[in-house]
Amino acid sequence: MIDIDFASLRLIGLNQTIISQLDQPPPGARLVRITEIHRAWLTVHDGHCELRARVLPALHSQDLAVGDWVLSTTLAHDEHWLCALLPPVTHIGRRGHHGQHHSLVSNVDTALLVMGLDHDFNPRRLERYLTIVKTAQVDPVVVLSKADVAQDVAQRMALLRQRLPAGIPVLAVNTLSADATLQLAPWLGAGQTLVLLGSSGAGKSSLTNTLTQAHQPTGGVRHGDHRGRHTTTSRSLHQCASGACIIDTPGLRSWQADADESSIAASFEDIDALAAQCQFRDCRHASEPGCAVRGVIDGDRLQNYHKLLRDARRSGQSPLERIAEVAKWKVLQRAASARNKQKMR
Ligand SMILES: Nc1nc2c(ncn2[C@@H]2O[C@H](COP(=O)(O)OP(=O)(O)OP(=O)(O)O)[C@@H](O)[C@H]2O)c(=O)[nH]1
Ligand SMILES: [Zn+2]
Repeated sequence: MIDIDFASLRLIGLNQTIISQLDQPPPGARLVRITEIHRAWLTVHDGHCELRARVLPALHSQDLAVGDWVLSTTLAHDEHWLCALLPPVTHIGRRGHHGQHHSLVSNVDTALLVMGLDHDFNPRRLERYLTIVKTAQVDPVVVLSKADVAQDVAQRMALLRQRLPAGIPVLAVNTLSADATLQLAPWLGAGQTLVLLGSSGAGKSSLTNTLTQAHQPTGGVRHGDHRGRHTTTSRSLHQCASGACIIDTPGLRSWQADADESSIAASFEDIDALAAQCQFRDCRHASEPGCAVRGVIDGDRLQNYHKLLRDARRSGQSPLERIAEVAKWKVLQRAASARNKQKMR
């Protein structure tokens, strides 16, 4: 067995579920958490400080993410090498332009979806984030930032509450004020891991600073006698005074949910539940008679749902299938515009 300093590791998110995944660790190995990933090396946290580590060939094929728990061994010259990955309990990923999978973060309990109440406000984008997060079985909390300076806070809150399924918490905060910590207290318990997701400028770093303010970071303390130890000012895993830890992520520019059609349907649980009552089993909720969804669900939400389904279908296709689908749409569009022209005459 290996020694586990549970009290220290708990402050970076260790819990019993993770420990139960530990299967015959090699003697001398240490349990650490990935806090940063770079091309040639990673930063891991051992509960006391951050260390620079590299990956042994046995782990090269693994798709590592910030938040993953790994085992590290120390070889000659006090070098830290990662030798095993504990299966993540939750894992958030996304798809790039060409359908390829990118890992975002592992082992998080709550995702704070940060969106500004200014020009950043975009319910469709928020629904895309919700799909990503719910597909990963992570609980979302919608955090609307800049409540102190925005004009129509109450209307926008009401709009989201009416549009999103009940049960998704929606908070309006000033990320620069200590009140934000009180508002988020229910999700900041000891041992919890939160991830911040949202576009650039939404207020993720400001919120991180507010939530971690009172805490003197233990990470990054350089132990003079240990070569290979690494301190950095741009850590992506931060500890809160309450005992929770937060993973900050850079704003994502273009991405798709790493979800297939069925998980998108499941993540729009309000539509999914109503659709069971539609007259036709394959109802598209467009103009079919006996539709239980149309008119009940916000029209823009319904359109966004169909768009996400189309995107998922497309990224699951081979390049040839994609070309065929585009060609089919072009034929249909041409036919539709010919019909319109005919009507105009
Ligand atoms: N008044 C006010 N300003 C805010 C609030 N949240 C963020 N800001 C300001 O908005 C700007 C961007 O905030 P950041 O915290 O850097 O945004 P970010 O999401 O971390 O951006 P990236 O690091 O680029 O992903 C800064 O000037 C903040 O001071 C808020 O709630 N109220
Ligand atoms: Zn329907």
